[in-house]
Amino acid sequence: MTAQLLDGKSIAADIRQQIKTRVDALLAAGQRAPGLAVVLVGENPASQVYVRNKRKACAEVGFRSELHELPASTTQDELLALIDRLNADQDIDGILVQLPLPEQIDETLVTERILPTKDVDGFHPYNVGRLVLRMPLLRPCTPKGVMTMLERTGQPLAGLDAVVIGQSNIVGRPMALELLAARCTVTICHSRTKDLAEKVRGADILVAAVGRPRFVPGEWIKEGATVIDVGINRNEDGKLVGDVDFASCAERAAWITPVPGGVGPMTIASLLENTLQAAELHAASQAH
Ligand SMILES: Nc1nc(=O)c2c([nH]1)NC[C@@H]1CN(c3ccc(C(=O)N[C@@H](CCC(=O)O)C(=O)O)cc3)C=[N+]21
Repeated sequence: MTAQLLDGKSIAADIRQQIKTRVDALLAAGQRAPGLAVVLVGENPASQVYVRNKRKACAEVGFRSELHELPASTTQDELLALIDRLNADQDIDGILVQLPLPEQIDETLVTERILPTKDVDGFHPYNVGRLVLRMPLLRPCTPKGVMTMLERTGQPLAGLDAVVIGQSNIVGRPMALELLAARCTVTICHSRTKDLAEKVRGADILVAAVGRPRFVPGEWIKEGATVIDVGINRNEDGKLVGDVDFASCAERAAWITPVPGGVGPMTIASLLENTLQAAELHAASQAH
């Protein structure tokens, strides 16, 4: 079998088009455009690229976005004070603090300071708890983008065996919760998992979020599986490679995501969806 490509780049473009239509309708009704504040602390080159892509996507759909660039020496109190201002700002619907943060700043404290209704990353314990309880509010962007891609395969997810490799707070865990909410039977694997190959061989859906280039070989893939590659690794010659060995996995899978052009663009599309959702929440709460 040769897999069909789950083309994140083109699905994300579809989503941006839909969002733009809704923003145009808001503006036509005399409402303001959704507003996103992006906070970047320090000068991590990868973060600068991601932030640029996020702001470009905002501009394309008609959102306002403002960038707060702070020096690497920023103190925790200074960052918390900025978040307090953005929380109180009526023109800001979403706040995204780009991770990782410099070591003098406690990421948990920062995440918890953002109002849950402005937490467009979906990282606040309130939003994580809502997802655990199957009543999500703002959903973490990468897993949400993966669910959107899985919907596009047209296969019913209920009852499928899903394996997630990786248990991070921002990808693996919320991914497993999304799949569970879609009624998959979910196995979460990590660095201490025994017989990883055996577990992956049982997967109808595999989500690889390990952070190791080409970690999953084609021999592990069940014939007809859906393979979702969350990995973004840069190899020796500077090229992006995923966590799965694309060529050999594509021989067995029915569906597979490429890197680049797969989960990455979907993460940004989900951020736009969340920002629009947050704007709707704020408009509704100001209406009474
Ligand atoms: N608060 C916070 N929220 C995040 O969502 C967040 C973060 N911090 N820190 C870093 C990670 C990483 N991340 C990516 C998003 C899109 C691509 C993406 O679009 N990648 C392109 C390739 C881009 C390239 O060429 O480097 C692709 O896969 O096709 C990648 C990575 C969001 N993150």
